[in-house]
Amino acid sequence: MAKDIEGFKFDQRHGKERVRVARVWKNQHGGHLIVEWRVGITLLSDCVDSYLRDDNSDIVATDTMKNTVYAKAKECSEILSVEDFAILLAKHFTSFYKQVTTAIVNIAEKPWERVNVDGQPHEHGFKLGSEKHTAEAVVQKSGALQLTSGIEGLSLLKTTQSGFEGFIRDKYTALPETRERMLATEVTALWRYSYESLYSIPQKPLYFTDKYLEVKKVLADTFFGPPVGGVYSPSVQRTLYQMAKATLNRFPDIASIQLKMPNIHFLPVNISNKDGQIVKFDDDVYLPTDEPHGSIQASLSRYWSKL
Ligand SMILES: O=c1[nH]c(=O)c2[nH]c(=O)[nH]c2[nH]1
Repeated sequence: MAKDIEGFKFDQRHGKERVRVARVWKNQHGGHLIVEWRVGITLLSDCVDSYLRDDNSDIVATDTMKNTVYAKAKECSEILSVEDFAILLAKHFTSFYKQVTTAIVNIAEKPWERVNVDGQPHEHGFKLGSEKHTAEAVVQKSGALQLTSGIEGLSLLKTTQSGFEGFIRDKYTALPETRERMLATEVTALWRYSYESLYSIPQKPLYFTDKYLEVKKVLADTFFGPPVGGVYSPSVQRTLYQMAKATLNRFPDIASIQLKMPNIHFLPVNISNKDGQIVKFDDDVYLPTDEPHGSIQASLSRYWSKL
C-alpha cells in the first residue's frame, strides 16, 4: 500500500529470497520421506520509520525470516504440501508480528523422487526428476488468502499429430504450411485456487500435492491425446487453450489458470553439396534448437474469479 510521505508516494516491502531447506521424515519401519524447498518471503509491514530515520524498531530482520523457515520445518512432524507450508509460514508472520499486514510466501519444490531398485521402492534412495511444483500464498492479517500453485519446466514433445496452416502470408513469410511436424514445449503453468480464507482451505493431508499431480496429468493427457492415435494439434495456441479449459472443467476449486508454452523448434535437416543431396528430410532427422523459440501464453479464468 502506497503512503503519502514528504510529498511523495512511498511503497515498501522486504523479505528473504532463496532460503533453501530440506526436511526428512522417518517412520518406524525405516522408510524415509524428503522434500527440498526454495522459499521466498516478502512482508508488507509498517516499518516506514526505518526508511525515514534511523529507527529499526519495527523491522522483522530478514535473518529472522530465514531462521523461521528452519524452525517451522522442524516443527512439522508430518510431511505436508508446499502449499500448506507456504500458508503456515505466511500465517505465522501475519499473526506473530503486529507490524506485518501481509505475508507473501513462495516455494519451489525440487523434484526428488523415490528410486526403485529391482522393482522395489527404495527406503531412502531418491533421484532428481524434472518439473518443479511451485506455490505462492498471500495471507492478510484478517485471514484473507490468495493461493496459487504451479508447474515449471514440464517438457512435453510429440513426434507427429501437429501442424500449422492458414497463417498470414506476406513478403517476409518463408515458413511452409504443414500438417506434419514435431511439437515440443516446456510448460509453465500457474493456477489460482478459489479458497479465499485461511479457514476455508481443505484440511485433508497432501490435498494440494494430489491436486498438483492431477493437474499435471490433465495438462499432459490433453497435450498428447489417447495413447493410440493421439490428437491433432493445429497450433500451440489451440492445444494450450484445450489444456487450460480441461483444467478448469475438471477442477471446480481452480478459479483461473495461466499457461506459457514456448514452441521449441525441431528443424528439418536437409543437407546437400554441389554433387547432390546428402540428407533429404523425410520427417526423420531434425536439428533440435532451444533458441529462438516461439512464445505462446494465455490465461483462462472463470467469470466469478477475482483474477
Ligand atoms: O503453433 C504455432 N503457433 C504459432 O504462432 C507459430 N508461428 C510459427 O512460426 N510457427 C507456429 N506454430
